[in-house]
Amino acid sequence: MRPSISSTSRWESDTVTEAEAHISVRDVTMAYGSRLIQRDLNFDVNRGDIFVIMGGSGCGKSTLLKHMLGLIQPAAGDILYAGESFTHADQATRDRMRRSWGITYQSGGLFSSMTIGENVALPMQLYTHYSGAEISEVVSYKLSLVGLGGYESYYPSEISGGMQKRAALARAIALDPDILFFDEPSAGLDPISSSLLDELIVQLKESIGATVVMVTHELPSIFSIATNSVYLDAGTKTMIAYGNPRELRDHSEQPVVRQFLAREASAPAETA
Ligand SMILES: Nc1ncnc2c1ncn2[C@@H]1O[C@H](COP(=O)(O)OP(=O)(O)OP(=O)(O)O)[C@@H](O)[C@H]1O
Repeated sequence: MRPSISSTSRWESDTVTEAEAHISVRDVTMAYGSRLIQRDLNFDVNRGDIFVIMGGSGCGKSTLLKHMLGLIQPAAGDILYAGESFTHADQATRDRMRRSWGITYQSGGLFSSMTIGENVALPMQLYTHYSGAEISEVVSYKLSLVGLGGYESYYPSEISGGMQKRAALARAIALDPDILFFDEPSAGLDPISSSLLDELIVQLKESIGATVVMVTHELPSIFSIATNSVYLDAGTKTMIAYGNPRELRDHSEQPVVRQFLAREASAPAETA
């Protein structure tokens, strides 16, 4: 059964076992050649989650994201979307599944030689049959959703780092994705821009009804927006915690997880 995710209940992760799995990671082992990175990963990302992949430096967070995106095949195991295997699907099926994803990379990934409007238009030009006028209309709308209405003709170098991230987000939501993936979305941003981006991620998630998966180190982000998480341990090379980050910080049986989540006094008070 799918729980309702309201603003008052989204911190309560004890309902997740009953929720609908949007992404299922099953017995996944990740390796670069003979070098094992993580093994026996088993967890679900539920529909509507803001799901964070956590862990110390070098534990394999970005590697896991690349596996979920199909950029790397698992050494073993399966990754399923809405119950359908992605890992073992043929190319046409993988391409179809990918079309319902929006992806933003750490650097933003905007094409510097193209305007903001052209960047946002690109997925529609590649994957839809929209007319030029329809594309312009959607570009304006998506840019307005991220607070960049009127910036169509600017080049990435002409706007701030925070605005570039928001423009990348507008491009990621151009095709109304079911799932939004982020690799370190607030890397390089000051705390205020970073918290504005967090708010935007929550707003967009709610307005387009997407599931969000992100790799982040930022505790303020983790505590303010994440509904669920997995912790990858570099030492044992497997996941050692799964659940709501606030609950893990206070109640995880793993001291290393509690320490990771309590590592900075600057984490915000629990006001959400
Ligand atoms: N293409 C690659 N070939 C071989 N080893 C790699 C490759 N990419 C990453 N690694 C190694 O795999 C391990 C996991 O890397 P990954 O970038 O996934 O970790 P991470 O948890 O995202 O790290 P960080 O928090 O520092 O960004 C690291 O030891 C890294 O050096």
